[in-house]
Amino acid sequence: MLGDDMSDALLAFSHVTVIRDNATILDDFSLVIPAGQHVAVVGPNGSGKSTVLKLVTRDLWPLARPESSVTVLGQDRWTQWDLRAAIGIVSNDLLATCTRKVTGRDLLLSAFFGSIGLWPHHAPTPSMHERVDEILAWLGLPHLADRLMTRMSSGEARRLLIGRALIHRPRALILDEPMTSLDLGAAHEVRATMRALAQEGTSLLLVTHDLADIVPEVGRVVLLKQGRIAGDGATAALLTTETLTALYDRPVEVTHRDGHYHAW
Ligand SMILES: Nc1ncnc2c1ncn2[C@@H]1O[C@H](COP(=O)(O)OP(=O)(O)OP(=O)(O)O)[C@@H](O)[C@H]1O
Repeated sequence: MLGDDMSDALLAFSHVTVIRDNATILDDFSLVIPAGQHVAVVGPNGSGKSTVLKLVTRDLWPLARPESSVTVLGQDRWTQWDLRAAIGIVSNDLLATCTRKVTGRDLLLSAFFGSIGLWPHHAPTPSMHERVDEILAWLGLPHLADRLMTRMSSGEARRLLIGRALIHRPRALILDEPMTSLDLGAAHEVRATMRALAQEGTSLLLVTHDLADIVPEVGRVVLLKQGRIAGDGATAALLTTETLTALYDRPVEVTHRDGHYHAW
């Protein structure tokens, strides 16, 4: 599945090792995700999924070795602003860190300023408002523009977070456990939004341990176990009872219906 040319890959990790508190968290990890592909990274708790994302956001750095590199769209150096323009990141932590009262419109507008909610010195331009209106319309949520985030359902808030990540028209979206704490209806709405994005050409990189998150557009799955890649291939080939039982070291049964997977 790996592309030969890493220069135009959306993300490329080459021989990356991450050590924290004397423990090896990622062990000689190499992975290339071509632009345009939709990929799910699946693995048990503690397998290193979030660590992979933290390498992209530069919250973590790999062990400095000549053969080791992490690139985003072929570049091994980037600022937070470059990154946000290239890749939208949907993290459920974002709202948890916000203690102020923020409306839906301000949540999206503040993406232009790298903040959560607007401050008096921020001066959103008419074109910024237009972009926000465009995204709210695309999400089908224009009625949430003036509503406080604290008065929205979890599904509405989660979809607005996706909208926020889209503000700079990124080529790809990274979603870290997108359905956490959503009920069935809200999860269905978020999945529909993910599917629409994928169908419109935005790459999805989905990090999850719940197979139900893996929408039918996701054609490739990477399995992580104890900081190493335990499998990488077509979704249908990897999401099987046998593979998942080996991944989780316990009996797991996988079912597949209408393009959706479930495990228990
Ligand atoms: N701040 C830290 N210091 C030391 N070790 C850490 C730290 N944060 C995470 N780890 C360890 O790194 C390993 C990988 O953690 P990571 O969060 O990447 O896993 P994950 O696959 O995302 O797990 P989860 O599904 O629970 O979110 C785990 O063994 C974890 O204990």
